[in-house]
Amino acid sequence: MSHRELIEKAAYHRRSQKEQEHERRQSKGKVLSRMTITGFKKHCSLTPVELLKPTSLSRMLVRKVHHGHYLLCRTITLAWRLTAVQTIIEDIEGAVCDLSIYNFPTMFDATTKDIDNIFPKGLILAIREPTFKPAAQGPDPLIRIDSPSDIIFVEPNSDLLRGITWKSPLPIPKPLATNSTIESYRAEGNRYFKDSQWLPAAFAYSRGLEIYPDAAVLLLNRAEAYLRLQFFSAALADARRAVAASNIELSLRDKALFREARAEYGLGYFEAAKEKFLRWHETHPQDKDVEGWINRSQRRLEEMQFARYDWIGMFKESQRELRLDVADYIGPIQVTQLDGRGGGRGVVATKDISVGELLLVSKAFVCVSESDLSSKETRMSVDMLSSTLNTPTQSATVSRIVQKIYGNPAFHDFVFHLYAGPDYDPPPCSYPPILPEDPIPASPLRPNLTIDAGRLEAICTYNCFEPVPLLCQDFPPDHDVNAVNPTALYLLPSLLNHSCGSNALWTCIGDVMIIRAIAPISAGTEVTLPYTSTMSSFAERRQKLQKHMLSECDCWLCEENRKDGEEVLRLRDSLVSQLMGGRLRAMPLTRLKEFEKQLESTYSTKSLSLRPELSLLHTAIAERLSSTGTVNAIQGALRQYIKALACLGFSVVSDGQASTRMSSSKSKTHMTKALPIATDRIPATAQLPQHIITIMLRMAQQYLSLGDQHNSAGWIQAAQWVSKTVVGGDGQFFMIVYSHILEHFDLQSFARKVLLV
Ligand SMILES: C[S@@+](CC[C@H](N)C(=O)[O-])C[C@H]1O[C@@H](n2cnc3c(N)ncnc32)[C@H](O)[C@@H]1O
Repeated sequence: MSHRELIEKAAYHRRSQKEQEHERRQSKGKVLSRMTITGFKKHCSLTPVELLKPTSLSRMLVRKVHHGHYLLCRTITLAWRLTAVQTIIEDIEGAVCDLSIYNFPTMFDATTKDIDNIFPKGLILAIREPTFKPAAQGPDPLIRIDSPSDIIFVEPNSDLLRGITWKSPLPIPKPLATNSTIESYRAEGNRYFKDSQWLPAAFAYSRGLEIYPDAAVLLLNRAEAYLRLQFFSAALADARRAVAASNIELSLRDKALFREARAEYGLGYFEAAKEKFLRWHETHPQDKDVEGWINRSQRRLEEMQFARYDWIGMFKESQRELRLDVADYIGPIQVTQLDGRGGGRGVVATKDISVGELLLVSKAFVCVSESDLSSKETRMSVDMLSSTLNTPTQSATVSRIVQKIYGNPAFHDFVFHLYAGPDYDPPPCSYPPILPEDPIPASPLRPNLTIDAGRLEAICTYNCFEPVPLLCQDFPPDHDVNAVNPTALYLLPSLLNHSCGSNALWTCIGDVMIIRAIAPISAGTEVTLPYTSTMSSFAERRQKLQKHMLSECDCWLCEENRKDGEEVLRLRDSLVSQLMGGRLRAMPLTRLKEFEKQLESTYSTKSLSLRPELSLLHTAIAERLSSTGTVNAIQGALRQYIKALACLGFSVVSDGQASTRMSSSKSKTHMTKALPIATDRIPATAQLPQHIITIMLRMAQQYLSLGDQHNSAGWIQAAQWVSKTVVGGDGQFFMIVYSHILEHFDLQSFARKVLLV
């Protein structure tokens, strides 16, 4: 395309984006769908620009990474956004081409105004080791940048411009001229800041700092902009540099102290943060705000050191806000080298652990939910590594992680030392890495870190979770078939290997993952989690585990399933598919019972194994019988519920019997306080405890309708035990989390008597 055609194309895209923004403001316009491809290797430069040689478009070959070179160019049009930020650049010889910038911080759903504040027309860039590649559409090649660390924003006083003459005359440089004062940079930054444009504000302060590196006022203002962006390690570096500046005014020193403390809090250095908040409080006793910070720091320290979590408070907060303010807790576990596991590491118990013991509480490094994304734009991506279609939340995760690392270089290794699959060098054998003692300063003009977007995509493929948070939702749940689960990257939880019949389970309150033991684990034994839902069939599990090369999973459950034989497994799957899609509810009872017999006959081992497919059928039959309302039918329903629980791996030890019950396991006999289930372990099917708790509470309701308070109480206690063992919290927590189910079964006042009085 000619120079003119490219400019016309840019103008067309700009107009389209503006029109879409206008329609959105008026709540009109269609939903835009965008599709990208992820999971292929991408170059990112490791070499500082000073060590690279200049090149130009005429010397660049297509389908090539230009190692050892950088391209000096300037934007000659206003930019627009598709999946990436798009613009047109011209090099010093006057040659033009498209530029696509992926994963640039804050640009994921940026408006034209946001884009113009970062990528205005006339901006000079140096692109480190550019990739020149054919465009997906159209004949002309483009330059594609995947890692924002490959872009250097070139200032008018930069050494890179020395001796350079541009073929076309340069416009008046948009960044202020070199003779600008500290005050003029401060004023420009503050203008953006007042408009909540935190990154453009940080750019403006950074431009001033290029000329006046010790200007405390610019450092402190940039620290505040960074805090708003949650760039905590960059904020900490600036606040500390400001304090170190000679002749800093007392009022600025004060500000620096407070900003340093907030940055330390954001980084999880709660002890240091609390100490600084206390110091600030001494000189500002009237400041109520700081009292809140001191209390919060203290609470985080108690969570971190003693696992003292306010489960109820966390749950209530999670109903309003997905991302919770909570500290991580590491229980009796440690990462160790484990051969034969991709990545070569795993997690083992450091002492004998009992059922329900808290092993780990971990806040998501990044968590993206559907509500974080624009309802007017759907982004999906095809992941070449797993050959699956990524959901919109999965597709958004990489950009969010890039943004967080960009502003928190201290976290780089915590993410990049996770397993990236067989196509990348193995990660180090230990984890977590050591946090650098001093915060790493960051300037958006010249990022001093490397973010390998290709490796990061692979890390997400092999490590991301879909944390479905505990929800106090309507009952029966009003399933939205189009609802998309959140996607999140957790750090330490990513080190746990898989087993379908795991000895630990994870659940989430908001974006906080809680991992508890569901079986006794002896010291030195590996702790595992199920990577797939244990409610899924063998075939579904096998398919989901393919990307981990675990389709031949050697856990006891898969071994057991395999014993049934391929033919029987196929028959089972075909029976199950006949029951799905709401057909269970519509089927007459006699037909359901026929299916029950057929499905039962597909399991060769009837005693120990999990039979989740059959549990659904038993539950459906039980529901049908309960609705009849006769005593016989209710008793029949209760027998079916017990069968359903057995299929889910519970051993029902003494339903309808005396008050002190015995539960026997192979290893020992366990005395429980009137619980009708064995409590020596909990099956991995309790991953989504709501399903099991619903069955138990339904049984409690049925017993109550028969006037059997004793057994009703037993099942309420059993449900609460499942909740406590898998998630945590006491009777009160249970009453709050499951209030809708209790209300639906009219069990609230009885449950209160059983659990709280
Ligand atoms: C989230 S990582 C788990 C931690 C990883 N082992 C490490 O060293 O960082 C997931 C990868 O671990 C390996 N893995 C997990 N469970 C495994 C198992 N049961 N057997 C063999 N490899 C396993 C697979 O390569 C999988 O893709």
